[in-house]
Amino acid sequence: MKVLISDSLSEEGLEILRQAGLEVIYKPGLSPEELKQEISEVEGLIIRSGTKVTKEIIASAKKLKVIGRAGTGLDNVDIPSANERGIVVMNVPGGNTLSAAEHTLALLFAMARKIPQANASVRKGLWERKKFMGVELNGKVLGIIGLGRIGNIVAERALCLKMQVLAYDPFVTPDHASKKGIELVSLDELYKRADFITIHTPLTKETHHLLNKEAFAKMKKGVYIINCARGGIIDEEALHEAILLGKVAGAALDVFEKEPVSVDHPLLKLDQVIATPHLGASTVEAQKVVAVEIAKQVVDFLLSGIVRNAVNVPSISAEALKVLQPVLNLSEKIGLLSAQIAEGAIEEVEITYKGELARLEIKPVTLALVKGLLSPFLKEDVNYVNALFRAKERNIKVVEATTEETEDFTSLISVKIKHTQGETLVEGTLFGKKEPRVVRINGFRLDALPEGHMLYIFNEDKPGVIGKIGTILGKHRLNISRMYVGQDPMKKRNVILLSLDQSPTREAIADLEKEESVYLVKPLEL
Ligand SMILES: NC(=O)C1=CN([C@@H]2O[C@H](COP(=O)(O)OP(=O)(O)OC[C@H]3O[C@@H](n4cnc5c(N)ncnc54)[C@H](O)[C@@H]3O)[C@@H](O)[C@H]2O)C=CC1
Ligand SMILES: O=C(O)C(=O)COP(=O)(O)O
Repeated sequence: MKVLISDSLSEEGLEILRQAGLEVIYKPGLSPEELKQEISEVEGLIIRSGTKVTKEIIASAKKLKVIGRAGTGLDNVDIPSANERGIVVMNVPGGNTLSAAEHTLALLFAMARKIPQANASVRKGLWERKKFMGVELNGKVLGIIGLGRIGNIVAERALCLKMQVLAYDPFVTPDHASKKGIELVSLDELYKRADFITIHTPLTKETHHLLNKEAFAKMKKGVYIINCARGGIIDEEALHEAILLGKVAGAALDVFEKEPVSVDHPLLKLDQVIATPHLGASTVEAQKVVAVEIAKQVVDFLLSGIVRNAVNVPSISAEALKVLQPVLNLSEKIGLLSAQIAEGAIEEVEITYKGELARLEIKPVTLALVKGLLSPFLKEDVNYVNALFRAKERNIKVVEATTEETEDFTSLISVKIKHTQGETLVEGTLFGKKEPRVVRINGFRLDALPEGHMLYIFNEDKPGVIGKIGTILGKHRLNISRMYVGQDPMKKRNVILLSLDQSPTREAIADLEKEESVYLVKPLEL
């Protein structure tokens, strides 16, 4: 398998990929056109912030299974398109947190003491001590927008500098913040009170242009702004205007709406602005961590199916996978079987996890079931990532329920399919916690191993029918390796599942259908 790396990545990461036997195509700095070419034949793509993985790029990727981000932000990846194509998207959250937080503090100091401007002046042979009068951080109010991993580290360090720390984050509780000495406030209050404002949210629809004209208007006169998160969170035109009006005394920017930023950008013409070229994560330490981690994650996924730090599919560690794998297998088989015996178009699938299964993480189990359910129609166009998306596309409603109660089994997956011709109920369990067993189909009790080429037969329960079925299959040279028979309580009808050594031919099925005691015959591939 091939992995394309289209941004610079530490050697340690490249080595892990090679050691795992993957073919490494290391081409940092590809143009979008070149990327479209290169991506077409690879199974994995590793990027940083430089590569824009757009809808068009994803459309050119014929074999792509995973996009690995050696870092945090994923705003440069079109995740809905990846979902649609069933591509797992993963990152390394936390791998560069410290570096990004330290860079924020470096910018904070540099801006407060005008270090870049003073450095440039000294190099010009000047000695302008008055011009570069700074401000102390001690006792000043720092307003943090986004109190996540980076925001928290920045807060911790700022408190040590004896700054007063306010934060705005709608997803954090006041208690959680106050325990750390941070005052959680509304955005308006933060704007009103902060001497320095630093942003640490992701770029989303909600945070796009969060710092706009109206926001700057609410701030203290002489406020300083730091953006080490993403360009696009600040409306750059509004910031430019606020600096010219004297509302904002200075801005330190590591990120821009369009990167690399143009030398003609109006903000770069202002003395009050200092800038770095997206260096938040650029330390030897952070780069080693993110490269090694993403390489391991991509290897684990491509070679063993282990999902870690994915943003579009539930993550399953190697340990959890050991426990979950048999359940996923059972669930996928039940989905496959249900789809093949259901008559008409599927409208709804109602999955109930009973007994011990109710205590498990059910999200991946449901994905496996829906994948199985859609596989007979969509083949390789459905996988764990896009299963729910594909179901929604086909107007199939997926309902999940859990109950610790079971009648006869310690654990049971019960699946009711509502389709245009009625309902189908399939139930399964694990034998010895490992082997999948189908234990009920439409109320008929069985004990069937759902595997390989099978035949589902619904017939009248009377002497000689099973013999006739065997004779017909024998005539067509089809060997029965296993047979499971379920009888209804009135002893009038059977459900039979037969395991065959090969797929039954059309002629064999037609001959079985001619038997008057046979109501229905369906070939199954499980
Ligand atoms: N300059 C650089 O090189 C780097 C930049 N980053 C950027 O920093 C961002 C934050 O990184 P982490 O702290 O690791 O992420 P995180 O997910 O730990 O924290 C983000 C915080 O923002 C909050 N948030 C989300 N929407 C919000 C909103 N509308 N208003 C206020 N708060 C909101 C979340 O609740 C969360 O607490 C990343 O998304 C990335 O874009 C990250 C690493 C390096
Ligand atoms: O991890 C992030 O979100 C970053 O912004 C770091 O970007 P980079 O990997 O240095 O291009």
